[in-house]
Amino acid sequence: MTEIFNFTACRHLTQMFFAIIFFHCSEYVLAVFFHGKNSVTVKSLLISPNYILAMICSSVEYLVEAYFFPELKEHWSISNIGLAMVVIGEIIRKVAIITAGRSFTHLIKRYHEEHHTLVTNGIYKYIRHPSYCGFFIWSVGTQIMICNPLSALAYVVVVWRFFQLRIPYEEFFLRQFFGSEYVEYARRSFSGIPFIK
Ligand SMILES: C[S@@+](CC[C@H](N)C(=O)[O-])C[C@H]1O[C@@H](n2cnc3c(N)ncnc32)[C@H](O)[C@@H]1O
Repeated sequence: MTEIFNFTACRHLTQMFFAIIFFHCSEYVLAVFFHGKNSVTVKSLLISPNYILAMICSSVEYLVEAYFFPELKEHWSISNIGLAMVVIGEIIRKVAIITAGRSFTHLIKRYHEEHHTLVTNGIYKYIRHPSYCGFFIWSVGTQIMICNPLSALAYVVVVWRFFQLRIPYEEFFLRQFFGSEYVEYARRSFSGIPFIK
């Protein structure tokens, strides 16, 4: 066991710990800031059963590889690319949440509310789903940061597929709320996720 928890593992696990704590706490704090404490539940921490399962798989992969293939974890340049992705993904996501303000909700709105205005300024001018783009980069980055090749690939596939289903669903309601204004906006902007229109 002491062999597994060497300097490299301690650095990886510390980075991972802070990345996860910062991500989830800041999601919650921003939700409280924009919507008020009474409208926010623990769901705003964004910790779902599937997410926990993904984290468990990632931890198992890390431990197995750190034990049987310790040299795999020593690729510092790859790990630093992952760390940069975590930071960049986090910044993109939080800039999106702050730009959208009250229009940003963790749950997809199916009914139009008065305060819900179409956001097309700032980062939304170029990217239609910047918070999803940021999460995609952040989540894959966490796995690259700890040199987990299998989980990195699995996260690309699973998170991409999640957004492939979620984006058309979300846009169906946005077209209902904002009509041609949204259609025109969608035409001139990039979804933020590769290969999703
Ligand atoms: C989790 S947020 C994600 C927002 C956006 N998809 C993104 O990635 O930044 C979902 C909520 O944001 C709202 N939303 C998405 N794009 C929006 C926009 N451009 N203007 C206003 N509300 C938007 C949706 O109606 C939905 O209720």
